[in-house]
Amino acid sequence: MATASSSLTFSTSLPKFCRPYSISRTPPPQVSVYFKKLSISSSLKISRRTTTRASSMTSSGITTIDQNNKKVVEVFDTEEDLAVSLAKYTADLSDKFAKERGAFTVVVSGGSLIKSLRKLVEAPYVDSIDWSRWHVFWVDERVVPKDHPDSNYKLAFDGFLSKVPIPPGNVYAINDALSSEGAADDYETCLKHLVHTGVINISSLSGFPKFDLMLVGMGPDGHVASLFPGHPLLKENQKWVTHITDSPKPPPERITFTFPVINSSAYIALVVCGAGKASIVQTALGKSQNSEVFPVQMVSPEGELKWFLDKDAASKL
Ligand SMILES: O=C1O[C@H](COP(=O)(O)O)[C@@H](O)[C@H](O)[C@H]1O
Repeated sequence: MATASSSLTFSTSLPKFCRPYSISRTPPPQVSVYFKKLSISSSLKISRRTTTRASSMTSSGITTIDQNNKKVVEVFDTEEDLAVSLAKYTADLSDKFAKERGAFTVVVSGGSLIKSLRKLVEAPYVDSIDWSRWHVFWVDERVVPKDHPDSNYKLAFDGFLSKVPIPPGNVYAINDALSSEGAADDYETCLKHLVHTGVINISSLSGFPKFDLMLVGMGPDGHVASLFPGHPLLKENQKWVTHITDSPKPPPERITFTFPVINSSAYIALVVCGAGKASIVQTALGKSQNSEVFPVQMVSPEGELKWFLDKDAASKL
């Protein structure tokens, strides 16, 4: 098992795989997008791509819902507004799943997403959420030691997990002592164990694990998790977790959930901020003529997909 940093200890009550660390403290259908001007933006155009949709003003932006209420796009004036809304969205789902099934399985990415979760560690949510129900997983992880600056675990631990009372045994980090292939296999074994014990649901439609909520970001190249444009792993349809040794974004060795797992989710929040990502957002949601299919366009969950965009990311819509 992995060598943990000095602040981490092992729980020994679980099988040898996925022992958690104790913490000391084909593209989806085109969504109908219907934007009006934001209160502080003069750059957003009204875009009416199709006819069947619902659209309503929110406190800071526009909500657009597709015909099946399965895809929602919300644009916020600021990343601060986005973070406030993301916290409420997550807290509401935490309540729902805690009541319905006594557990809340949450998958996080690395990257800028973690900073956008900051409102969860503040009042009222830090006190009102039943953190004991949370089980936390990573949609992708860099195969580096857990105290390495590139570790998605470290990013989440420093910015989020160390500030909330999630039981240490419910935080499922990768085994960083293994090769990338070994770590992916080990993580998949961990997920299978947790399906067996009823912590993780299984999708009756796909047969893949069905997580309650995935909170994921998108890279400026349109990658999600560690699934990169044009990479053969985009087509993986057997494994739950796979590995990559040639990631175009450093570090090269990573593990990642596959699309069948991502797309079996009950809810996915896709959080995208910044002008550097506006072109991909335009391709995914707007009028772009780009024929290339980016990984983010392959995100199409069984349940609800909600895009959280700041106005810079939405600036080309
Ligand atoms: O390498 C990664 O990048 C993506 C996107 O990161 P961002 O900083 O541009 O938001 C991230 O979602 C993924 O988990 C991470 O491994």
